[in-house]
Amino acid sequence: MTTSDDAFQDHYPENVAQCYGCGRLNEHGHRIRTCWDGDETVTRFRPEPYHTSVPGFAYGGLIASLIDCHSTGSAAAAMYRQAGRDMDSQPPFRFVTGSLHVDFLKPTPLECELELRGQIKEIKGRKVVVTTSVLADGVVTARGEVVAVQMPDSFGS
Ligand SMILES: CCCCCCCCCC(=O)SCCNC(=O)CCNC(=O)[C@H](O)C(C)(C)COP(=O)(O)OP(=O)(O)OC[C@H]1O[C@@H](n2cnc3c(N)ncnc32)[C@H](O)[C@@H]1OP(=O)(O)O
Repeated sequence: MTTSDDAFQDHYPENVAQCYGCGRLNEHGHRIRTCWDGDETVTRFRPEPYHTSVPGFAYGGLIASLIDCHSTGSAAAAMYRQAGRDMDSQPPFRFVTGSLHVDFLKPTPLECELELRGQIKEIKGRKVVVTTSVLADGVVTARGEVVAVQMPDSFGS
């Protein structure tokens, strides 16, 4: 059963909840939490001092990984929403990253809670395209686009 306080990632089954970006069971990872806000998806994340690039600013790889996992989680949620299904229902929709594009528009400050806002650009077959903006104090510092593809049963084999 899904409640309004749940994050999408709360519904990932244990066997796919170890992802460095979004797995709630990875104690070393970002453990992001993403929710709907109307037709947009939102993640809030506060970088740690060790996420530094240039002193005072966040490492670009961190920004990219936040966009990545925010977007794949958004893709899954969008598929459930389109199907009118609860995120705990079967069969599961699980997405991996096919492509990840990031534009770094401004330096992203480190000592600031970041807000990621995603929009579902396209749903086609097993593919969902998500655009995600990263905001620091309301200013967009990076934009990304992710092609998320439903994980095939043959994944990794
Ligand atoms: C999973 C549960 C959640 C927890 C994990 C969250 C993951 C967080 C993010 C990650 O880090 S995932 C890890 C990094 N990603 C990977 O390791 C994926 C490796 N690649 C693959 O396994 C396959 O290439 C992939 C599943 C992405 C696609 O292979 P398929 O054989 O399923 O794709 P297919 O050829 O059937 O194409 C389906 C659609 O996706 C599109 N597509 C596939 N690969 C693409 C690509 N690389 N770029 C853009 N589009 C792509 C393809 O064009 C097509 O669109 P159209 O229907 O419009 O024609």
